Amino acid sequence: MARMVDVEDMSHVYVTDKGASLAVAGIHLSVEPGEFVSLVGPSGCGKTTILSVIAGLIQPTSGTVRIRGKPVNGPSAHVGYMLQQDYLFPWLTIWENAMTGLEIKKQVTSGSQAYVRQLLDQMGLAGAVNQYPSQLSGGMRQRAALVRTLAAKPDLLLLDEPFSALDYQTKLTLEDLVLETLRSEGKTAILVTHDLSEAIAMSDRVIVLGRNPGHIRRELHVPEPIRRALPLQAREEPGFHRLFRELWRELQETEGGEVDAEAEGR
Ligand SMILES: Nc1ncnc2c1ncn2[C@@H]1O[C@H](COP(=O)(O)OP(=O)(O)OP(=O)(O)O)[C@@H](O)[C@H]1O
Repeated sequence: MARMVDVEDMSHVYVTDKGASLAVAGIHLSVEPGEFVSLVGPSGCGKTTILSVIAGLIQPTSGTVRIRGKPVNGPSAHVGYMLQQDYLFPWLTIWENAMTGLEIKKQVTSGSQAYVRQLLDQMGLAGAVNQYPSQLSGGMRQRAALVRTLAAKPDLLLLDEPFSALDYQTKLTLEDLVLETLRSEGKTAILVTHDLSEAIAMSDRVIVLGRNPGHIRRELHVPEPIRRALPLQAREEPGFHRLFRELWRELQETEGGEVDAEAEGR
């Protein structure tokens, strides 16, 4: 079976009126179907740039990017993108928001409606379908945004700090819920996060980036008991804190390693 994501020797240069700047260089990244991979690193090391290139939102300056063996030429229905902000339409109900992608693609069928209903149920939103985003908490809105992303049945999910605007308790609850859903659906995911504890608890593999220009410094495989558990439980597993410290040290060594300081020692 083809790899889900194959990035080979990719670099990206941003050109602005102030000149050209090399954001990332020499990026090699492969992700297998069903794998959950996190990208961590100091601010400006190119995490969002890498996700945007994989999503087909920006073209790499050099190198190749393939999804399921096919070169990426632009945004694809096989790839879902979820951001820190939920971007729900305030004038639509949660149900209407969840259905927008399918409406635009004219894929509203009784089957797709049933699938969205099942996802809303799984995300604990069955009672909120007729409510508007402003009537919901931040965590509920992020869950609704995830349902909308999953409704299109993407094979690959790109998650750019989707939990960072939430309070700590909501974030922990949502991590479990999201990972459980993605696992049951057999999805592949790449998560960008500043929270090392979240990266370890959610992932099969954590990729540490450095900057100037953005490059991959190291890759850590999360061992079996931690990897199998859901995030809340994973934090209790032996070996979790050792891995945390290893990642922390790695990031401290990167120039200006700014990581979520409150995450230290969790
Ligand atoms: N649209 C753009 N135009 C010019 N430069 C950009 C643009 N987007 C990002 N950059 C630059 O590219 C580099 C990588 O940025 P990117 O946003 O990918 O990093 P990041 O690791 O996601 O950062 P953060 O953790 O702060 O979100 C940075 O130096 C940034 O200033």
